[in-house]
Amino acid sequence: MKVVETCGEMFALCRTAQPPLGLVPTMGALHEGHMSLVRRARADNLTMAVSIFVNPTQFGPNEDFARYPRSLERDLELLAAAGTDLVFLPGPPEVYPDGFDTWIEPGAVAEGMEGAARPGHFRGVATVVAKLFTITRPDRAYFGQKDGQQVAVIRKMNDDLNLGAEVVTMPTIREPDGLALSSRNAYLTDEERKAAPVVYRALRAAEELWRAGERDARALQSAATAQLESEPALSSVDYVSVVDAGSMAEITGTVEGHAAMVATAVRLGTVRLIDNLVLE
Ligand SMILES: Nc1ncnc2c1ncn2[C@@H]1O[C@H](COP(=O)(O)OP(=O)(O)OP(=O)(O)O)[C@@H](O)[C@H]1O
Ligand SMILES: CC(C)(CO)[C@@H](O)C(=O)[O-]
Ligand code: BAL
Repeated sequence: MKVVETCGEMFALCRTAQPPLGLVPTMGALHEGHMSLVRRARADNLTMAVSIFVNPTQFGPNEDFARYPRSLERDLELLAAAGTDLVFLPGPPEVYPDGFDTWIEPGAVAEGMEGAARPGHFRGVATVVAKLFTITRPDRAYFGQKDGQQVAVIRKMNDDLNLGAEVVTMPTIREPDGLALSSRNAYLTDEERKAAPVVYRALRAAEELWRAGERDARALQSAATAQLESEPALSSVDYVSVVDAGSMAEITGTVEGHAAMVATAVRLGTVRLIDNLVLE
């Protein structure tokens, strides 16, 4: 396994690597969610690259960039054991040198939900992913459904800008009680961890109603919201939305004719958790 810190060396290595090349972009603090992407990328491709970069431009000024979990040594052990060929580990000045001033601005797909709650977030995500695609030229790139709107933003950018990667979406890996694995779960206190599965229960409530034949988006949204409101430990609910799973456009009438996604973001103390389920 080769660990590479510069864009130039990574570009050169990827250009001469055996295709197909699979890329797994991450921010590190690896868990089983990430590793499911890594294993799939290993199985699908002759060369497999993982990037670890906590991207400052996708964090707002009052967000958790400084305290974002970092566990580099363990991450590298896990990646070596999984048969990773290349790890791209740039520092912020390598990705954003002095004078960097070109940005990818996603459109409507990035407007609601996470885009509304975290202004500028998807501009930062799209810009860094475009850079990673340009440096590594992947045949396939792997992302988790847990960040459902992120995958939609990246798919649209990949299509609109002819970046040429196959974007592969992998299912959300969960704890036995339903909590989606996330690096940010490490912030939860014991009390908050006990309350956290309410997020999945809420999404399941909407899904069960949908399975029972309900097609009114508002009714599905209300079912999820009622579950969330029944948990006193939740500090606030940022949103519960029912959207088209491709365009991320809010559905206000019937979900009939859409692959719909029900998505939520909540705050538990200082921790912000997101999750979603696709109704299909
Ligand atoms: N539970 C999960 N199941 C499947 N994929 C996941 C899961 N958690 C994260 N991923 C995917 O791993 C990739 C890297 O994500 P990232 O490094 O931000 O991890 P994270 O655990 O989502 O962290 P965060 O706390 O920022 O949400 C993304 O494509 C993300 O969707
Ligand atoms: C895709 C990504 C690596 C871009 O920084 C990040 O948003 C993530 O880890 O989901
Ligand atoms: N997993 C998405 C990255 C972020 O929350 O910034």
